[in-house]
Amino acid sequence: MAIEFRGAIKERRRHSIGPINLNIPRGYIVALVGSNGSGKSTMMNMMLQTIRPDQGSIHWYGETFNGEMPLTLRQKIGYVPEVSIAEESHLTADAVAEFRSYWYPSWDGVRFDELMQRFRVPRNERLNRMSKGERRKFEIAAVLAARPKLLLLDEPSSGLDPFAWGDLIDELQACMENEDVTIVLSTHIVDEVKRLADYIILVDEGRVLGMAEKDSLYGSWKELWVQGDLEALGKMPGVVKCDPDGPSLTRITVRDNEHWNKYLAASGIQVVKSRALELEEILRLWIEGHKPEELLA
Ligand SMILES: Nc1ncnc2c1ncn2[C@@H]1O[C@H](COP(=O)(O)OP(=O)(O)OP(=O)(O)O)[C@@H](O)[C@H]1O
Repeated sequence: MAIEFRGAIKERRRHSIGPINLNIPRGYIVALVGSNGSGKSTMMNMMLQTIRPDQGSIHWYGETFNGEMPLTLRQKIGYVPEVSIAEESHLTADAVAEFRSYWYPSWDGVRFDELMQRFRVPRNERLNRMSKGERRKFEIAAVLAARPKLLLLDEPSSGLDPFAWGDLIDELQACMENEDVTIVLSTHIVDEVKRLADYIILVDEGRVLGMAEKDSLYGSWKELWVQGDLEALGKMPGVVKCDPDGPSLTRITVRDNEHWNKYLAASGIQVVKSRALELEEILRLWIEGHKPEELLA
């Protein structure tokens, strides 16, 4: 495992975050998804040890630390915060890169140059004079140039134009090709989850609802438009929504397993059309309490 949360709780004024029990596997991309204020950044900061849990513990590659994590481990962690660090704002991109090249032994100057060029970021501009998107692109180039083993990205695409967003996706996918890299990213962008994530962790109001393999979620729910005996429909197993849709049709949302097919056939209910639910609809159902069948945590 890259990171394990064991009963971690952080008290906050409005609600506590946790208890969190999670095993984040090494070598995968894990997306933290949830509504505003649900606790994603807090979890990210716990992974970076800039926030300590009030209860429970966090383990990095099997080890936990009462004090500061060792420098050698910290140097393997790359972090792009949701809000850029103010202390670096008056420096140019090149000056920050030079500082980071001392701090990170694995700093790769050639990669930094390539990424700055690809993202078209002005190198001699002070960070506080860059546009929001330029600064974000610089942060991403700098974090990737340090060649981290654990990459924590808090809403990395915030402010990026669609072309830079595409470049970011390509770069993150390239990171995973031949290296022992784990990426945890928090995001509100469903397309980002679709394109990148191997696993999804869903958080709601400080509670971790679980972790699921992304591919196992696809096709887990269906929407069906049916005609026939409404009474039988009410007794059908696995139905979570059932609404009239026009004079003769009923629209139902049902877990996509072998049961609904058999039940409908036996009850003489006719399926007029059907579709698989989209990822965002599946996540919404999960938040409403309809968990995926294959939960990992
Ligand atoms: N420094 C802080 N001190 C006290 N409470 C905080 C602090 N930072 C965040 N919180 C509270 O903790 C909760 C979780 O916030 P957090 O920033 O982790 O959410 P988030 O899921 O990242 O939200 P968003 O999607 O809006 O970025 C919120 O209720 C927030 O008000």
